Amino acid sequence: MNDIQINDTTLRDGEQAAGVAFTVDEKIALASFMDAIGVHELEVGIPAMGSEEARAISAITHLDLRTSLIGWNRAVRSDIEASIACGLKRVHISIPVSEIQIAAKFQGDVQGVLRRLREAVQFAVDQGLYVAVGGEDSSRADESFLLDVALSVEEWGGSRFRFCDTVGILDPMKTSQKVAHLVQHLSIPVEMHTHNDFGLATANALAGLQAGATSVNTTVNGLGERAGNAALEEVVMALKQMYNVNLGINTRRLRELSDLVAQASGCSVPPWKAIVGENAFAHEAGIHAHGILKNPNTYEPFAPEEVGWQRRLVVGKHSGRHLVSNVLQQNGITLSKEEIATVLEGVRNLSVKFKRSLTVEELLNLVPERRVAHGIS
Ligand SMILES: CC(C)(COP(=O)(O)OP(=O)(O)OC[C@H]1O[C@@H](n2cnc3c(N)ncnc32)[C@H](O)[C@@H]1OP(=O)(O)O)[C@@H](O)C(=O)NCCC(=O)NCCS
Ligand SMILES: O=C(O)CC[C@@](O)(CC(=O)O)C(=O)O
Repeated sequence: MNDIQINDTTLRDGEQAAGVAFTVDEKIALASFMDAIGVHELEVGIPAMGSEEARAISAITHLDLRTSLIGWNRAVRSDIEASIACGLKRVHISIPVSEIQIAAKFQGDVQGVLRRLREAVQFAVDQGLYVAVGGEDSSRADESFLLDVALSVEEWGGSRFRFCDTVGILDPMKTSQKVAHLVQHLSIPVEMHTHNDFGLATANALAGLQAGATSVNTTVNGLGERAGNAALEEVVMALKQMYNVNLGINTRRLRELSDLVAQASGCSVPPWKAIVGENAFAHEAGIHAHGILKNPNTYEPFAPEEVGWQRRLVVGKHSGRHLVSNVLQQNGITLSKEEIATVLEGVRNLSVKFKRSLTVEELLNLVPERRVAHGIS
């Protein structure tokens, strides 16, 4: 896998998550942050929406960022004109390619759909724009029709074709087979756009890249329509750690970026979320903590600092004596084996009672001498 480009769509598909609406300032701040950490391309929004959206996109195009900026459009001339008016030099033009979508949206008029696409692509190319095309619902499209559309895009001067698993129904094997078929026949790059309806967005995005796609859509925290998209932090770290592909992105700021998007979207990140979740590098279980204390590689795929986290050892219901003893020692308390066992019993009881792990202070209060010294009964 070489020369892979991230095209992050937090500001377009991410914002399409139900209930999410970024302000102009938030869009500017997120675009600037992603630019600063080295994300290659940003799908900044939908100029045809007008008003606030167009204002935000125009403001971003005036920032003079290093990252490439692309706007999302329907195969409609006025959409593309709106992109140009925002100062965009790159347009993404979307067209439904599956029977179900063409039937519902265009009364099954396949020729009409192709005509719209050709006119839109040729108009955009004539304006001197970089033109990418997305096959909406590619994963459910007839494969030979999909290839015909993509080859036509290439012939009309399009520079990239997006394979969309719009409703997230593929698995990595099927993704690989479908994307390899496209890549084999196209000279223009293929871009992956995967949704997470079955929790496979990141896996499918990676499968597409392995099959020869060279661009991939992501969103921070996996934010997006319904169950979301392939998460930026997951794709970047999987490429780095599993495939030794370094994209030149400053991964140490991924957690910070995740926080920014959580705040701006109002969608908090679950603690177990891969890479950026609060528990991604937290260890409570006795056997795990025992291993971690000897060598962090026993239960961590990579060092937390690589993504801006710090390891946390947490005392709770599942902890064992090695962890308890370690935390106590860090606080200047050394107990016998029997005393640790008693403290551990207290830890388990309190954790169940509080339904959470304990603070260090709560742990220290379980030490008998300390209870006496502090007058706690
Ligand atoms: C794009 C937008 C401004 C259009 O608004 P609208 O004119 O009020 O129309 P609606 O959203 O109700 O309906 C969509 C229209 O676009 C058409 N359309 C859908 N996809 C299309 C495509 N890829 N190319 C051309 N036309 C398309 C539909 O057929 C329908 O057309 P009609 O009004 O002639 O029936 C509005 O939907 C919007 O703000 N969307 C932003 C978010 C979004 O929908 N993203 C989805 C990405 S798939
Ligand atoms: O860019 C495209 O061509 C389509 C992208 C899209 O996000 C559209 C959507 O449902 O919002 C998808 O998943 O198909």
